[in-house]
Amino acid sequence: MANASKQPLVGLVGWRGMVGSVLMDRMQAEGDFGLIEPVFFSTSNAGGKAPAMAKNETALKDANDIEALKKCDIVITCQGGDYTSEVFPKLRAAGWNGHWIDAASTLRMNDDAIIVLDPVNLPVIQNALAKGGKNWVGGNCTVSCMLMGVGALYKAGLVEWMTSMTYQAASGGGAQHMRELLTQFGTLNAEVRALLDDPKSAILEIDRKVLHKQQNLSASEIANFGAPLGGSLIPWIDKDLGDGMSKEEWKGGAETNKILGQGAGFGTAATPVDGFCVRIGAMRCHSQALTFKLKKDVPVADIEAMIAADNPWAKVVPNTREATVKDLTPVAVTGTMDIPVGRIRKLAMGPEYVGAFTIGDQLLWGAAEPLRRMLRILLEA
Ligand SMILES: NC(=O)C1=CN([C@@H]2O[C@H](COP(=O)(O)OP(=O)(O)OC[C@H]3O[C@@H](n4cnc5c(N)ncnc54)[C@H](OP(=O)(O)O)[C@@H]3O)[C@@H](O)[C@H]2O)C=CC1
Ligand SMILES: N[C@@H](CC(=O)OP(=O)(O)O)C(=O)O
Repeated sequence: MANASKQPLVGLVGWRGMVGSVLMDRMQAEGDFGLIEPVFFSTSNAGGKAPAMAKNETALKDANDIEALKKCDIVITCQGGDYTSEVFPKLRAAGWNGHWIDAASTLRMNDDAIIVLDPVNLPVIQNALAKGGKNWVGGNCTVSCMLMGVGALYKAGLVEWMTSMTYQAASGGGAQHMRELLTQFGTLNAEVRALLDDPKSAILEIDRKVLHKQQNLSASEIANFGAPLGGSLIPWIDKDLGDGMSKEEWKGGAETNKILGQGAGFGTAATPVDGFCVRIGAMRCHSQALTFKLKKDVPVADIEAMIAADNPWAKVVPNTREATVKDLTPVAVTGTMDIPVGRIRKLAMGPEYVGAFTIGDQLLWGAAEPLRRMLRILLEA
């Protein structure tokens, strides 16, 4: 960055939330704090003690103080969409010309915002930087994890269309959703514990009691998801767009195309991407079953080689039962930067139809990592 003598002032908002905490961990692990002068902001505790990574500014600043934010060369926020809607326009209106890096979806589809996922769209980012771009937004977690896994096929221009069927973790809704899921599991277990302890008890009796409990959970036990999730699933994520599509499903097409720099949505340059988004009882990994219609018949070995060579994090899992059960589960992937892609095989519909299954930690590649990598791109520009 231009500021040669001093380290760039980087404002951090939302750093103690779930996404923000993962971002802080990754920034520490990668030595990012050695390259910046961090300023920690809070919406609830201005004047409180900043975390240990603080250098000169050891007290928390008010995250709604436009004058304090204006001093920053870069602001990174994981505070959420309401904060962005409230503060970002005021900051720009006050003449701030710094870089805004955001985890929230609010600005994503704006013409002057780039969805950042540099292992997939570095040329799009660099092009925007050269034109004076200042607004950088992390993509939807499902889309980012999918493109980290199978972006190679898009880059090669092979995809005629893709459909994704997702299995999305509780963490996508936030910390309270994770707690609610675990509370439901506990409630269900408690309901039948005595029967479980008795090896002679009838399984259909256990099943009946569990179902009765699921159907009669209290309002507070389903306050976040709006329906039982433990031992069940919910095939709707995010808003109802009123045309039969959920907003999460809309993001699949719109954001995939915008990230790839081929128009946002369903225009002529766009690749059709559509499917169903489903909440399941995983903790923080989003999984997806993908079906591709390729533009030509490409051997499975070539597809595997392209995916494996695309970026250091995409890992091909051999399409065997043993490898799949070991390496292609949310439990195996959580907390790692790996994006395994497995179950790659030709489908019965014809040689251009390919199936794959991929998983990613939605708090790492799905949220925090693209933001910190964008910070590094700016620091190195
Ligand atoms: N959850 C997800 O999977 C994804 C979320 N995002 C985006 O990131 C935003 C933040 O999400 P998320 O991190 O889940 O939100 P959190 O609710 O975990 O954190 C948001 C803010 O809440 C405040 N807060 C209040 N009580 C607590 C507490 N007990 N512990 C920690 N923070 C608390 C903090 O602000 P303060 O310190 O100022 O009080 C914090 O920065 C979302 O709104 C969304 O826009 C993007 C991709 C994925
Ligand atoms: N909607 C995602 C999480 C998320 O925050 O998405 P977005 O960043 O697009 O709002 C989920 O519930 O799994």
